[in-house]
Amino acid sequence: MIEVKHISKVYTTNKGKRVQALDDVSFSVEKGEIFGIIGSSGAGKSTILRCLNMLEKPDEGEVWVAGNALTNMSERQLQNERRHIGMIFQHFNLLASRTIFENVALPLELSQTPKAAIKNRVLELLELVGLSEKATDYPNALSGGQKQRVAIARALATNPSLLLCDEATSALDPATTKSILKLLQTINAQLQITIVLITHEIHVVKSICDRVAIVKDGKIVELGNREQIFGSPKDAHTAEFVASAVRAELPIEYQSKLKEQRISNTDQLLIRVQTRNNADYTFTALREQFDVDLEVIEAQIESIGTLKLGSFIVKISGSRADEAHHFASKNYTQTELIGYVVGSN
Ligand SMILES: Nc1ncnc2c1ncn2[C@@H]1O[C@H](COP(=O)(O)OP(=O)(O)OP(=O)(O)O)[C@@H](O)[C@H]1O
Repeated sequence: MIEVKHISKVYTTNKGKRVQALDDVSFSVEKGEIFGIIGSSGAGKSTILRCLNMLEKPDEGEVWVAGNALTNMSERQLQNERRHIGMIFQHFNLLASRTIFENVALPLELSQTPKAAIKNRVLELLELVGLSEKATDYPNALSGGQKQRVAIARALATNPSLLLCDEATSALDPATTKSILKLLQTINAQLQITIVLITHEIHVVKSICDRVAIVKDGKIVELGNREQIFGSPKDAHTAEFVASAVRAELPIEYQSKLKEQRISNTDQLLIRVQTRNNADYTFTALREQFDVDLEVIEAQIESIGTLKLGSFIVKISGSRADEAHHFASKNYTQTELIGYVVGSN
């Protein structure tokens, strides 16, 4: 469906400074996939996404969508091509002076669709996104999640085969984010629309993406299916994102008691341990090998496809607690010292 071949892009700022936004980026997206591009702020995500519909033209390289080389097209050809590529944005970009119906109808009006056909299509789309009741309302009467639903309906109006999502849930609360992601999944499954989304939120990728590219400093540092990325991240930057997806937080009652250094031999050690698939083995081994008492005081477990990721905060007491920690940090997926608390004896 999409082939991006060796694209690079340099911007020049107002002050004449060169910024290499993309540096030899290549990837492909299969038809029907939900493909996620994740990276920190300034990594180059938006530039990649905007190159997929030529809102931004790469300086070098090629972009192919559905068998067409967009990089070789004239502006007129591109305008035509963009009708098959829908796009939604973080801040929805609805027209405040148009009703919900009129917002969704806009792309159809622009493509000279007859009035009766516009009406049928808009009503169908509003039903798909669950907003039939709101047709005559104006955008300012809608919540953020409802506005994004309108934007999705508008993006689908011309029956695109590809939907580009630019931080589509970044302005929404967690529950609304969930419902919008669910809607994108439904659209992908029911209408067989390929989806490419960019995000800085690992939770978005975790929930719906089939494959993921991790971008840093204008380069793809890792690309793989969701299980590979979460189960065995190869790049340190990817591992950081993955760790942030599943993270047990220190319970509040421990926060005020926490010390950075061990003061007494009886102090107990608090560590955070990330695990994949078999948490029990991890802790049994520690107990047996170092004869320590070990208590899990907080846990978070997430399923990602067939993979189970865990994050545990573990309290270790006993004379060999530091040795147990040392062993864990050498042998386990990821271990982090949180600090010490006063022990009971
Ligand atoms: N029009 C522009 N002029 C100059 N520099 C730009 C321009 N657009 C983007 N950049 C720079 O290019 C780099 C990549 O920007 P881009 O917006 O693609 O990153 P991003 O990963 O989408 O970041 P964010 O999540 O903050 O939007 C950044 O250093 C940015 O400052």
